[in-house]
Amino acid sequence: MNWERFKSLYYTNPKLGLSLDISRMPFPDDFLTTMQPKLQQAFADMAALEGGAIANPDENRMVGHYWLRNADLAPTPELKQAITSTLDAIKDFTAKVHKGELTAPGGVKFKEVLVIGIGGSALGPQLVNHALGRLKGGRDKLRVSFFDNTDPDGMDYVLKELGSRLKQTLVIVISKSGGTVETRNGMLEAAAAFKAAGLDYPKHFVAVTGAGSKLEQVAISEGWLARFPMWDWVGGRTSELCAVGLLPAALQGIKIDQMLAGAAAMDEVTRKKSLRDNPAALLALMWYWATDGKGTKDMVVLPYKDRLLLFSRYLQQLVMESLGKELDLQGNVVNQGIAVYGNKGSTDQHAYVQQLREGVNNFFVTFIEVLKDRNDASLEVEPGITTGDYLQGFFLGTRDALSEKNRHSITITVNEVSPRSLGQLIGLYERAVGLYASLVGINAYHQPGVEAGKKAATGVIALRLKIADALKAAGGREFTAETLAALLNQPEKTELVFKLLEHLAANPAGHVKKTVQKPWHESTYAWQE
Ligand SMILES: O=P(O)(O)OC[C@H]1O[C@](O)(CO)[C@@H](O)[C@@H]1O
Repeated sequence: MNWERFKSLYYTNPKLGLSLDISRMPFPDDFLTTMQPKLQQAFADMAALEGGAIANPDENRMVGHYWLRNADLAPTPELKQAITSTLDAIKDFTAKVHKGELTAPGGVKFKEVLVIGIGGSALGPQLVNHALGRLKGGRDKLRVSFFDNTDPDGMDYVLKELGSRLKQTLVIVISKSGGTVETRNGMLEAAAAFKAAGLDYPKHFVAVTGAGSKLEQVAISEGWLARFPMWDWVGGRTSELCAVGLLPAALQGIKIDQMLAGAAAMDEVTRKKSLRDNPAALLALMWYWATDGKGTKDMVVLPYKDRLLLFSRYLQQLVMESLGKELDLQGNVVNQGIAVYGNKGSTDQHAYVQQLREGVNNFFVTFIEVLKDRNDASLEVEPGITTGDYLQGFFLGTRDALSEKNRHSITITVNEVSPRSLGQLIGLYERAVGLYASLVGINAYHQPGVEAGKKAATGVIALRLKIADALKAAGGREFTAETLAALLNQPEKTELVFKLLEHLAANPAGHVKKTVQKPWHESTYAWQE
């Protein structure tokens, strides 16, 4: 590649220990200049947001995740106090758990944490747990596992892993709204498991939720061990650096002050109004150029580091829930967004990189390079060559192989994976998403699209109950999906009735017996006790 272009476009910040290479994005010479007016407007929007403007107009909310790592920026003394006192409470709670001053009943020391949450209430904690656990090779103070779905078998798997250590388990139920059904279900399943083991579950349970939420009410009425706040001015997908992410991380033994310091340092840099000094602005402009400001190309995130495996999944929510919007701020239909996927290199080279090099050219890659290989000395797998040399070799080789075929890429280089550098990466992408949203004129801080699926699911559950009632009342009479839908007066929902019957028949709790017939849609279903 072109060294002169690289020299002129390479952003490097030794203080942060982070560099950004956009030289493999072949934008025209005048692109950065022509984007200046839009970019300056994005900076102005961002300054207003950080100053406490209602940056999420649809929900009439401020957007304050940047205050979490510099409480002095909070627009009122009350908000500043809320941030600092919560941080103190997290540290105090954690210290007591670590010292064994706060224990499970019977003085049993907590050794395990089970986090129950979904979306923004799980992805950040999962990323941090995976990236920063056992960082120095030792054991974590507490081991963290997750319920992040309403999949019964998934929960059984985690509970089996915990086994008899349930009595040493602290459960953190995280839900900003406090009404998310998957999380409620996880909480009920966990509580049932504790009860079945003869354990007094409220003495193990902690809530992280918004004031007045259903979850908070349950936690209060059942006398849970502790509660930590979640505020309406922090979005789920930007909540890693409030109690949502900090509490599990601190309990695990991760240095949360360093995560906060990393994010704060990145915030300072990404507030700079001069483009060449602002890696988030450079990133946002590259997304704009690569995708025509319309999401025409996908963002493939490829960290060459096992510890960063979950970063692409974390970014998937941050980017897609923020940018994937039907309407712009003026109410025009724009169907914006950028699709994000990826796992890690060089593993993915043996999976989908074939298509990246030779197939449809509908993506740009963001490589994440980590300079430090490991803590200890490395084995030579060939004379003078380590496994880490190979990891870098595959990264550089793949990058070149893609460039040769006009497949564009950005590279972010960090010195190491650490609480500080992860805080920086989170801060970098939060800012880039916010700036990009301004460039394309959308609200990055709401998620109206997820409601439709939730409402439809409620309808499905209601129909499931009606089906069970009707079959039971029919006392063993057999129905096809069609005849049952007709009986329920909902012939337009026959497909849904079929899907529900199939699930009921597959599970003992469904009390439905299926008799297979030919053709398949003449199969019958009847109630069975
Ligand atoms: O923290 P809560 O309120 O349970 O929400 C979990 C997730 O669900 C969503 O609202 C989407 O349904 C996300 O935005 C959020 O991170």
